[in-house]
Amino acid sequence: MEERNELYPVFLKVNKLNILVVGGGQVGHEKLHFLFKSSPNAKVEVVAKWFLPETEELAKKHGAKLTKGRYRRKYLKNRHFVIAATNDAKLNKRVYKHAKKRYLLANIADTPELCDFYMGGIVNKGHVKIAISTNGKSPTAAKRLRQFFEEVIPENVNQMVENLNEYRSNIKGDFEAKVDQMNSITESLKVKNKSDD
Ligand SMILES: C[C@@]1(CC(=O)O)C2=NC(=C\c3[nH]c(c(CCC(=O)O)c3CC(=O)O)Cc3[nH]c(c(CC(=O)O)c3CCC(=O)O)/C=C3\N/C(=C\2)[C@@H](CCC(=O)O)[C@]3(C)CC(=O)O)/[C@H]1CCC(=O)O
Ligand SMILES: NC(=O)c1ccc[n+]([C@@H]2O[C@H](COP(=O)([O-])OP(=O)(O)OC[C@H]3O[C@@H](n4cnc5c(N)ncnc54)[C@H](O)[C@@H]3O)[C@@H](O)[C@H]2O)c1
Repeated sequence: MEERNELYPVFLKVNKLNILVVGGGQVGHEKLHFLFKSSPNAKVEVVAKWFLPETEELAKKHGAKLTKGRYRRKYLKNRHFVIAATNDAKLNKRVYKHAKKRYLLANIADTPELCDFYMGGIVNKGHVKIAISTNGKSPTAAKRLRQFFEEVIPENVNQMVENLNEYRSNIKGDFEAKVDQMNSITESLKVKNKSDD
């Protein structure tokens, strides 16, 4: 049978979670850049022996704490998840092992076998957000799909969401009546006449 993507996407409130990033070089910067692009108020501390100037700038802009020094296990304390992106493969593995011992979710950048979750390609239009994963098969394809959807999804999709949100708060009736009404006024958005599952 054809292999399928069994990952379960969730949308994390990273402004309420404590994230540790280990490593502040090229790869660390990329991960941080996409994290803040999607979630400007994410709560992040980065620990690294040195940082790229652009990482220092990004951290300043988003209020991330930069800690200069070697990684120590104690940095994992009070974190919800950790992203490691150092140029020391052994260290990255150690971070993963330490995280596992604490039941902490870990993403060792660019290393699928050491990831509890993958970072995805992200399309953002106001309240609407679409996350893309290729099951770790092709990050480049995830990037290209992100660019494609950024182009084709209309900017006014957010207006539709805002309007429906307001409409919903004004309709009367029990839960079922509301669901029926919401489905009925959005009927024309369905592309094909398939079941609603
Ligand atoms: C989507 C995105 C999100 C983000 O980074 O936030 C992301 N990678 C991005 C770009 C990108 N990364 C790499 C290239 C160079 C081209 C190439 O080598 O293919 C490019 C493209 C470029 O930069 O043009 C290098 C790379 N990445 C991974 C490997 C290992 C491997 O593939 O086995 C290698 C090779 C390392 C080596 O050779 O040593 C692995 C992972 N990268 C993932 C996410 C996870 C899977 C996501 C999925 O399920 O699709 C996963 C599994 C784990 C993780 O890191 O979370 C972001 C696009 C953001 C955007 O533009 O929107
Ligand atoms: N740069 C790329 O595009 C690229 C692409 C594919 C794979 N990789 C691989 O990804 C890894 C990371 O690459 P990079 O380009 O970000 O490396 P880099 O040299 O730019 O950055 C490494 C970072 O790790 C930190 N670091 C190293 N040892 C540390 C320690 N003991 N404690 C805390 N911080 C420590 C450094 O201070 C630095 O911030 C490398 O293994 C590289 O081979 C990089």
